Amino acid sequence: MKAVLSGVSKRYGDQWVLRDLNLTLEGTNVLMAPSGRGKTTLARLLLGLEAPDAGRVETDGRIVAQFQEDRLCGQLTAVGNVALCCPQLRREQIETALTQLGLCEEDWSKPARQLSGGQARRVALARAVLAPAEGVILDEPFKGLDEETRQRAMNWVSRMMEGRWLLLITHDEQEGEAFGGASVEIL
Ligand SMILES: Nc1ncnc2c1ncn2[C@@H]1O[C@H](COP(=O)(O)OP(=O)(O)OP(=O)(O)O)[C@@H](O)[C@H]1O
Repeated sequence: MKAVLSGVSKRYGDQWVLRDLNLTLEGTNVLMAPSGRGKTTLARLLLGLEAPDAGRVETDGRIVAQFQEDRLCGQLTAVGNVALCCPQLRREQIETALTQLGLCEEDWSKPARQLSGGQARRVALARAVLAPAEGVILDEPFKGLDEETRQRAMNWVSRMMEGRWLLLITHDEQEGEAFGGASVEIL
């Protein structure tokens, strides 16, 4: 499974954000670029939320994304939020995943609006990674987590990605190095 961009250009009004981008996403891919360079635009093109002004975006299978805002349903529990996007999973499987991400029963039982920022981030991460999809886009998924929790979450994501492609967007060089894989250039 892969995603291929061929000669993709995208502009907003007079501003060209991406120009003649050729890219194949397979396995692990890390995108590190300064703010405003078009990382979110690339993610939106892959998801089909934007159309390119030139070139082609071809994707096999389903793609899910975790954006920087967590976008959880505040009235649902952590488990309920994940279950909504992962109907193939039993409740115990979701609880196991949340435990592996360092959340406990007290956290996964309360409405998501009562979770801390770091807890909500991990629920959104679980939701994206566990959803049935062949490609996963994660935009700064580990931001704001303490070091131990971040390592735990990074290891979990690496394990869960087997057989699928990942586009990890990060500003953190350590994270980029830890994931390895292909380095994506969008300049
Ligand atoms: N809907 C839009 N209309 C007009 N301009 C837009 C729109 N979306 C993005 N842009 C512009 O396109 C450029 C790239 O934006 P994008 O959000 O893709 O950058 P980014 O690399 O994800 O930034 P950040 O790291 O800050 O999230 C920016 O200059 C932004 O202002």
